[in-house]
Amino acid sequence: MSCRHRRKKSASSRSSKSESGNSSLTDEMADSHFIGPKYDVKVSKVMGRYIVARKDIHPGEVIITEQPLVVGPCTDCKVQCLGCYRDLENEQYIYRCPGCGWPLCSKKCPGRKRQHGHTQIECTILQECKSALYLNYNDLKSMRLNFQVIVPLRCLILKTTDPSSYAILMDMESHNDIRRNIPELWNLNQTRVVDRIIKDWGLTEFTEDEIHTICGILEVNAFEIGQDINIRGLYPTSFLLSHDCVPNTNHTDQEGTYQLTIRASTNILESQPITLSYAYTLQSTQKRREQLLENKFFECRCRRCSDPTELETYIGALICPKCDNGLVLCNNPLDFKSAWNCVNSTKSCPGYSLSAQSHKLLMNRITNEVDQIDNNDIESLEHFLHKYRNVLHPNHYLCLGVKVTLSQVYGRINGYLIHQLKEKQLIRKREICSEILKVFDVIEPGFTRIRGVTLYEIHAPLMILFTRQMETQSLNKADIKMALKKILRYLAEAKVILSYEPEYSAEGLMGIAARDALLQIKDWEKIVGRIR
Ligand SMILES: C[S@@+](CC[C@H](N)C(=O)[O-])C[C@H]1O[C@@H](n2cnc3c(N)ncnc32)[C@H](O)[C@@H]1O
Repeated sequence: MSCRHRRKKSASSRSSKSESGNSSLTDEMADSHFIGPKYDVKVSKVMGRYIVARKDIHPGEVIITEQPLVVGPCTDCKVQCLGCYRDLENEQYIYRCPGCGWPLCSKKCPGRKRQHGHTQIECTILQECKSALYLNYNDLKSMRLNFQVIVPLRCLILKTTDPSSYAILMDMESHNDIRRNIPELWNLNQTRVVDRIIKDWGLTEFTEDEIHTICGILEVNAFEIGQDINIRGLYPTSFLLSHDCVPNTNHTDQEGTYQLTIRASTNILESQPITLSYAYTLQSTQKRREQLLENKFFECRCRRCSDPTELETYIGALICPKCDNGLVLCNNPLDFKSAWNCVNSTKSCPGYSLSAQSHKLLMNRITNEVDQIDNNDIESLEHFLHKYRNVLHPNHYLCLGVKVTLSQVYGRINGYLIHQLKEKQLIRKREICSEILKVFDVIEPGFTRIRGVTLYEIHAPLMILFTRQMETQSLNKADIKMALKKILRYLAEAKVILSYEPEYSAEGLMGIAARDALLQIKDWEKIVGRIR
């Protein structure tokens, strides 16, 4: 339901305080304080079912861990292995399952004949209905479309193989009443999924309505999961988490088993809703609300969406072209048609207004421009920020995306490796990390991936600047201690946050590096302590 953050592809995280309170950074925080479910299920007229904390829950605490009901390729997936989901589009030769003829990575695929992979029953059904006749290996686009049918088919298979799981799944919200009235969406499901199953493959034991309902259930409830693979999964309890544009949980899934773990990222008080963001949090209110309406079929009215300043982060704000320091904000963010106006409090602005339509066109134009920039092209990314410094607020989501990328590529790419960076570039990396952390503290507070990564990223320039200073200047003991303490603080929090990430993931590896760097700096601290 939510996605990993960064401009285009990539990872992310963020820093502490705000809602996460003053809790000390110890692993014990993740301990469970009570047995049994940590939530109660409630129902509201607006949201339907949602869950609330049964008792106070602390940052890092596990709220739900569960196995999926069903897993498989995303709707917009590439041609992939039906067992382990490895991308096969760049393979010279694609191995085909000897049973059904669908693509597999190899004879020894770890997901072959496994639950949540290519099961024997799926293979038999795909074989008996001669589905491989529709796989045109010379036409990638039409080939990809076939994969859209796999997860709905796996849901339908549960009806006979695991009726209790099927019942849980069918109890999920499908929003059929709304989706039926969106012809583009309904017709697409009809031709790509329903007709393929019933007409092409001849699986007439399923009704059209049943298949449409499953398509809706997947659209509304599926989690995007997997590291470096494009898959989705339905989970028996986690689907109950309601949406908030400032979520209070984070989730990870385990490689191979696809077990999902939902953890608190901030303190969640008893009876407070337990939430996640179904939309990309590093976007403006207009973008998130459009995305939620289009994909999840509701209009978000959360605290962040209702506030034109987006909780004083100014993620959607423009700079007024008519006055010196005015900001242009949406008059009513809960109205898609609302105009944007300069809100200069000094009244020195002659007045500036932008219609919703013009605002959208402007954003689309700048988005197209930023999308052309390569993630490793530091000069062009910096040029973009400079070019739009008088148009977009420094926290504007388009700038924020560029800054998140810069925070991760300064120090990492050829010509810009951390030890190659000049003092000015190290300071730049530090500043960017510090700026984005302030925004994450508000919109993705607490123990979140984007904060963990950025806290790790900021430690590197601080450390190099400090060691260079040590080499060239005579620092006194108090200065050294203060510098080390600051770096330790960032690393300690990064270590805790990133320890929740799967070990094999980029973020998990970063967590291990943070732990090692922390030990090294603690040693230094001890040595400095002994200096008189
Ligand atoms: C994944 S389901 C959550 C479970 C669902 N409420 C149920 O009863 O099955 C997502 C749906 O819940 C509702 N929902 C979740 N968060 C909401 C929110 N903040 N405001 C309004 N509706 C929300 C919307 O109908 C959305 O499409």
